[in-house]
Amino acid sequence: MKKIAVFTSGGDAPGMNACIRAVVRTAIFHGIEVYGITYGYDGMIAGNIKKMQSHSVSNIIQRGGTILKSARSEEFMTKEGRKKAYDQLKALEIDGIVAIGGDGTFTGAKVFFEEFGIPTVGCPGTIDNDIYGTDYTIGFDTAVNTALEAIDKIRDTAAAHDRIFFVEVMGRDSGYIAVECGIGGGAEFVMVPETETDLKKVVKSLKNLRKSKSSSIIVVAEGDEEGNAEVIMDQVKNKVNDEDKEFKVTTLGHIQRGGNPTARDRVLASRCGMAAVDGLISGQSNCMAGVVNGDVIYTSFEDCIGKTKPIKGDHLKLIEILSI
Ligand SMILES: Nc1ncnc2c1ncn2[C@@H]1O[C@H](COP(=O)(O)OP(=O)(O)OP(=O)(O)O)[C@@H](O)[C@H]1O
Ligand SMILES: O=P(O)(O)OC[C@H]1O[C@](O)(CO)[C@@H](O)[C@@H]1O
Repeated sequence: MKKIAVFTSGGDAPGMNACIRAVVRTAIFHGIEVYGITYGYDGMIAGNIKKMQSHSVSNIIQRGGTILKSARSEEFMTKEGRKKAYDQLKALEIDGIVAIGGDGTFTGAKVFFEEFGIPTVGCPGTIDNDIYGTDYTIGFDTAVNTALEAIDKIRDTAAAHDRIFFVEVMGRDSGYIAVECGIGGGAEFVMVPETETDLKKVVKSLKNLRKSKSSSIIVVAEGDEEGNAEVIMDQVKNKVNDEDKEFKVTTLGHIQRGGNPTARDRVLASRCGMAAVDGLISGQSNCMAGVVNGDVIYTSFEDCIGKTKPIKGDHLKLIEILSI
């Protein structure tokens, strides 16, 4: 292995910079030239590829976002687009790739490897935590803590005014953020795409609210099958049909993707970044470096994308039992 390239793709996530830093410095440590591709797969196609030095990644470990920028690329979904990307990498004699991103990024990396054969190892960079082969993804811990801080603040108003708040958190296809900040924030209900949302139960509970508690926090993952928080709130409000109850929606949005990464995310990102380069050197490919039960492991892209990592049943039970 002589020259590797690294890029970030899909939604940015806090900790991606720490991961880029680890990739660059591990490569240099092993005497491998390292190139940074800006704007993900779009940048690969356009040839936005520059050599990086150790100082290129100075003073970034604490920063959110990604110094390599990110993008969602339509062109890479086409065979012609991927051929252009391959030609750019071939011209620079790149013989290894580190792809930092989520399941979409790995789907693209798998197709690209199968077509052109450049060894590729991924690092799980997404706040969604929806990737099999790692207990946590880079950015998830920071996103949960950001959402939790917001919920704590919303709770003050909910309690002061006896209101019912629907708080929408990110998670296009996944409820991990919702479940963790729901547990940590003491939510009454959490609605996630992985399980069927029982609106009748929510309505029944809210009708009886005054008897037990005066306010309520309901966390909704944006991808819930019943709709987003606004849609769900409207349905519930109509069915509760009580003029004395005040319903509010807060959508947290992209604040969850930004900010300085937590210590957990920086450590995870550094471990995965180093493991990706070590993996390429030792012949790993078409797989992701993740951390399971405290150990670095490599999982094929096929499994990372194809297998589901279910939300733990006891987490859902916790919300139900602890909110009575
Ligand atoms: N089937 C595919 N073939 C080729 N490229 C793909 C494929 N699926 C996804 N990609 C590429 O990967 C990019 C990133 O995927 P996506 O937008 O789903 O984000 P992600 O990596 O899942 O991150 P996040 O979970 O943060 O959204 C896509 O914009 C596209 O360029
Ligand atoms: O910034 P964008 O492209 O709107 O992406 C939003 C999506 O990205 C994710 O945050 C993952 O990064 C999803 O949970 C969310 O639906």
